[in-house]
Amino acid sequence: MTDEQEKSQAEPVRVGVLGARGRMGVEVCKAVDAAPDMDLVAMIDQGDWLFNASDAGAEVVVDFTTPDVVMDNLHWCIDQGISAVVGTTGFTEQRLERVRGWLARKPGVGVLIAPNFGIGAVLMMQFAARAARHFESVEIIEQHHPRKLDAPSGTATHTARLIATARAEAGLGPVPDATKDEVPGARGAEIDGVRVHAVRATGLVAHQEVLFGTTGETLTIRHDSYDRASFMPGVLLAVRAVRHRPGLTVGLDALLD
Ligand SMILES: NC(=O)C1=CN([C@@H]2O[C@H](COP(=O)(O)OP(=O)(O)OC[C@H]3O[C@@H](n4cnc5c(N)ncnc54)[C@H](OP(=O)(O)O)[C@@H]3O)[C@@H](O)[C@H]2O)C=CC1
Ligand SMILES: O=C(O)C1=N[C@H](C(=O)O)C[C@H](O)C1
Repeated sequence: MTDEQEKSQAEPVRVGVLGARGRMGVEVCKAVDAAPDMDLVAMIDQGDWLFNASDAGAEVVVDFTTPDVVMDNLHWCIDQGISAVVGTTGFTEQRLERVRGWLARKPGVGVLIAPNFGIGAVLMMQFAARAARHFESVEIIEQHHPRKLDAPSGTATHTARLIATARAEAGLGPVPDATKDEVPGARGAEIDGVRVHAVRATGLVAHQEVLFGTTGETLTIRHDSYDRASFMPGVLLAVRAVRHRPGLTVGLDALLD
């Protein structure tokens, strides 16, 4: 362990939260505030000055804002030398490449972007990737609260990509589907060859089913977040780790091994 790592283990991590008045931001502020090894030094929302975070000496910023603003936030954090934990959705491969480019100029800075910080959700995605090679059919059904701005969810998009990669590696062809899509959207959206259906209903928080099928059997892998508290152990784990992982980490998987 380096001197810097020893020092940082002894002193609380100084954390700023972006999107602090949002559904996730409020939970993150509570969780950071309650963590004995963290100090909540900045709570920033729409209209607030980002420099409040650097002025307060934030070492790690947690971003749960919107896909429209997250790239500017992240660029600013990296420029300031502040590591970042990002839960905001909307990260395409092109966006990740831009982040890698910014980080290349700031070698000490770490950024961790995860489509889902729920430990159960991470496992659900891993199990789905593992099952994918054994089933010719697969569809994803994600279900969320009706105030969610984006569809399909970041988790569903990420799961579809993982499944597509596993299918390609196993040499599986396209998912069989003879249906005529007479009403546009009836068969959901197609992401990397995987159908994704987005449900929105009051009472839901964040849920996903991955339905696999082959001759004579189906397998359903399901995860439910009933409360945003479910994301907090993953967020805190990432906050603790991110300064010691320079460069870009995508997903929580590497931290759970
Ligand atoms: N990775 C994960 O595990 C999870 C990811 N998410 C994702 O996190 C994001 C936020 O979700 P949620 O909390 O439900 O959304 P909310 O809309 O409740 O929160 C977003 C907050 O960000 C604020 N905001 C907007 N622009 C800025 C800005 N430039 N700087 C600082 N704050 C800003 C918003 O303010 P205003 O309302 O005034 O615009 C709002 O308070 C979404 O992309 C969601 O999909 C959600 C749950 C888990
Ligand atoms: O907006 C949400 O609520 C959630 N967003 C993330 C996503 O889009 O996958 C994670 C989780 O599903 C909750």
